[in-house]
Amino acid sequence: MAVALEDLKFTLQEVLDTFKSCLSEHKDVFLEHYVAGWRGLVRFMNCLGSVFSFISKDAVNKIQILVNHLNGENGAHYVTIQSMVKYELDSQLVDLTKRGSFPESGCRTLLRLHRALRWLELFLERLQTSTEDSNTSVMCSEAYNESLAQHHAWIIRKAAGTAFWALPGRATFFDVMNVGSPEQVMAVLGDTLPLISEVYQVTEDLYAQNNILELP
Ligand SMILES: CCCCCCCC/C=C\CCCCCCCC(=O)N[C@@H](COP(=O)(O)O)[C@H](O)/C=C/CCCCCCCCCCCCC
Repeated sequence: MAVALEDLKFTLQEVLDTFKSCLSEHKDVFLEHYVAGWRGLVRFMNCLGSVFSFISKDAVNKIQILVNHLNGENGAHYVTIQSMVKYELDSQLVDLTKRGSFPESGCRTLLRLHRALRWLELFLERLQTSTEDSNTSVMCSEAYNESLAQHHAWIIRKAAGTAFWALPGRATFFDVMNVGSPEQVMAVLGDTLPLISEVYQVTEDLYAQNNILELP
């Protein structure tokens, strides 16, 4: 029986390994590994319950758009985020000021995930400095309000805010990460965070240089 990747058990270690493979020595970001990192994260979210499925669906949808580009006839241009940006901008395949002919451009699709990566970075930072009494819902909302929320309409912010209250407590959260004791979780978080931060920063700089941080 075929098993969908999203249904396999999550381990934080796997996400760490994927983000490790994301950057080339010249700091190019491999789209295949970037997307694999997101697939792993979605698997984590799927373990948290159906209340998150509207978030998961949107992420899966965006991942699929990028996979389609990678596997499409112009896939060679989508090997790295840098080559994707150059190709799509040079070929005028991106809606720059208002939504139009290219609602599924790689650049705009990846930008949405990139903004979510900032949320993840802020959330993991909080998790890393958290104590047994810390509240995952509060950490998640704070990270969201400092990042993604600024790009979301009121109705999405409301729905996300409601879902955050269904997050399990810190102990269960650590169990789902599937790396062992809380000390081991902290150690893996310590290894994962700098990688995620670097991938985020390289992408942010690339988008800033090309003036595409606000794609519609
Ligand atoms: C390492 C383990 C610990 C943390 C694991 C976290 C796992 C998180 C996995 C996935 C995160 C979801 C990524 C969501 C991408 C959202 C992209 C987006 O902004 N989409 C909106 C804009 O798209 P367009 O309309 O312009 O195409 C779209 O409107 C959004 C719809 C859905 C709601 C998005 C809410 C985002 C909340 C992010 C926090 C997730 C909390 C998960 C709890 C662990």
